[in-house]
Amino acid sequence: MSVLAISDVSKVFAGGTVAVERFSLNVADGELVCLLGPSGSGKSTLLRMVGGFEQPSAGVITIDGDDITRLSPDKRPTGMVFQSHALWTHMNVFKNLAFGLKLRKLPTAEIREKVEAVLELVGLAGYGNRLTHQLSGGQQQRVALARSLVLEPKILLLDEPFASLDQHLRERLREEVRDIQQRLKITTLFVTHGQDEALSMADRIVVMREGRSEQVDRPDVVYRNPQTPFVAGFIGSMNLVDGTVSNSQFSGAGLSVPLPVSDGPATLAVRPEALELVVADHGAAKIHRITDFGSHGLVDLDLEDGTRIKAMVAHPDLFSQGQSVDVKPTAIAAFRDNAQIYRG
Ligand SMILES: Nc1ncnc2c1ncn2[C@@H]1O[C@H](COP(=O)(O)OP(=O)(O)OP(=O)(O)O)[C@@H](O)[C@H]1O
Repeated sequence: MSVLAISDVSKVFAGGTVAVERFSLNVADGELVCLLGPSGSGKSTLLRMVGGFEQPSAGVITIDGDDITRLSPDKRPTGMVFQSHALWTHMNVFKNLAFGLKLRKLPTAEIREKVEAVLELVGLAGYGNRLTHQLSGGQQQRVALARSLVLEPKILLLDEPFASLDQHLRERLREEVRDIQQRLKITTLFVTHGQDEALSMADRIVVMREGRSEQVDRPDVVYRNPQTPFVAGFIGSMNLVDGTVSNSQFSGAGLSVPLPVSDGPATLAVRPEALELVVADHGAAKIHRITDFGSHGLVDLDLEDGTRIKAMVAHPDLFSQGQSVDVKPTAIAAFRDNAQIYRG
C-alpha cells in the first residue's frame, strides 16, 4: 500500500526556473526510495515540498490519503534530516532530542525513555550529557537522525545526510541508516547524487533529470535495464556510441555490430564488462591506456573517429599500449528518440 503519493507536482521558482516538472511517485509502506540525479535536477526541491519547506506550484501530495500539500512542516507527519545537521549547539544531546517531545507536552519520564531508546538505536547510548560540539561529524549526524526519529514520523526525509563526511564514514553510516530504517520499517525518501549510495541503500531508485523522473525501478533493474541513454550513462560506467542502423547492422565510430531494429539513427550502449577485446592487425580500436587494478584491468580505447571507450579485462597483461584490437560486445542496449529500442 502506498503511504506517500506525489501526484503531478511542479515547482516553478520566482524568475521562472522550473525545478520540478509534473512529477509523480508512490512510495509504499516501509519502502526506502532514493532520488538520484545530477546537481540541479530538482531532488532537494522535491524533498522540501514533501517536508513542507517549499510550496508546489501545482500538484498534490498525500500521506495516508490525507492531502498535506499546503500544511506547514510542523503539521506534517514527516521528519527531515538536512545535509548540515543544524543541531542546537547550546544544548546537550539529550536536550536536542527532548526538545520536540517537550513541545508535544509529553511527561518527563516518557521523554527520558524515548530519548534513551533512540540514542541506543543510533549507537550513542550514554552520550546524552555531551555537548554537540564534543561529538565527531558522524556522531553529530547520528544525533540529527535521532532527533527526527524520536518524533516517530510516518515518513523520514533525508537530504544528502552524509555529504559532509569522509568516504569511509559515509559507507558505515549508509549501512547503519539502512539497518535502522529496516528495523523501524519507516517509509523513507532519500536524496543523493551518489550512485553508490543509491544502489546500496534503496528499494527503488528514481533517476531524475531536469526536474523530471527518467526511470523508477529497483537498483539492479536501473543498472541492467536502463530505459533512456541518460540513465544508461548516469548509472555505472557505460560506453555510448552514436551511429546508424541499416539492414539490421549498427555502424558508428568505426564499430559494426548486428542490431535487429528498423533502419535509422541509434545510440549503442555497452558496459565495459561486456566488451571483449581481440588483438587484430586492422582492428576497430587502438589501445590508449591500460590500468591494472590487480583483480582486473581497465583498457581505454580509441575508436576510428576518436571516440574513447572503456573495456574491462581479466588479464591486462595480455594487451599493450598502442595495440590494434577488435571489440566484440557480449551484451548491448540501443536507444532512439530517448527510448530503449533494443536490449540483448
Ligand atoms: N529558492 C530557489 N529559488 C530559485 N531557484 C531555485 C531555488 N532553489 C532551487 N532552485 C533551482 O531549482 C533547480 C533545482 O534545484 P535543486 O536544489 O532541487 O536540485 P538538486 O537536484 O537538489 O541539486 P543538488 O544535488 O546540487 O542539491 C536548480 O536549477 C536550482 O538552481
